Amino acid sequence: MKNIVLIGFMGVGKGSVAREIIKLSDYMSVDTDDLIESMENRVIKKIFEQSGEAYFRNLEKRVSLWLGQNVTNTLISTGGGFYKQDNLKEIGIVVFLNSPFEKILKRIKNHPNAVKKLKKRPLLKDLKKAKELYYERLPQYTAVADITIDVTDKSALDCAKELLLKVKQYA
Ligand SMILES: Nc1ncnc2c1ncn2[C@@H]1O[C@H](COP(=O)(O)OP(=O)(O)O)[C@@H](O)[C@H]1O
Ligand SMILES: O=C(O)C1=C[C@@H](OP(=O)(O)O)[C@@H](O)[C@H](O)C1
Repeated sequence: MKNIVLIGFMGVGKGSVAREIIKLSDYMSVDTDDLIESMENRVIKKIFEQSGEAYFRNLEKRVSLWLGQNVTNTLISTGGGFYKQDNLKEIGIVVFLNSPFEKILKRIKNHPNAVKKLKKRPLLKDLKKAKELYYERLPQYTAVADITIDVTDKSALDCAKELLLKVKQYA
């Protein structure tokens, strides 16, 4: 099985869809943010605060090279900026999860742990800037993706089912 690389804006549901996919398939899953946090023994928010965004992006680069060289049969969920890695397409089939900015925000805000969910994402601190970032990235996500899935008003389980059907043609 080729790897699947899930990309998309912060909070669109990459982690949630990944958790449904592993229930429905033989894929194992890893998350690039989780790998970075364990490499550093610090959460993303602290890495941004203490070492800056450029340092974080460098860690993403190391992770992308490692994934490309060592990982197979795996579903890889990524941080919202990971799609910029040069070797993305070499890692696996790239699947873009998309939804309008307002819908993504609404989902995060509806969560019982909303304050915590917003706080752990440094680039969501300023919502005006986050919106600009969304519109800057949208065409780039689309351009790099092999498959796009609109996740608006769908459960993570339904998104996972749709994804597995669509990746079949790339297997
Ligand atoms: N399909 C969905 N329907 C409703 N809420 C969802 C869905 N997918 C994710 N969420 C909620 O949206 C928030 C962000 O999801 P998450 O999987 O952490 O996103 P990402 O990994 O892309 O940052 C969480 O609060 C999660 O419970
Ligand atoms: O969009 C981004 O540049 C980022 C998204 C975050 O991941 P999620 O998409 O899982 O929130 C995390 O990697 C970091 O805060 C930077």
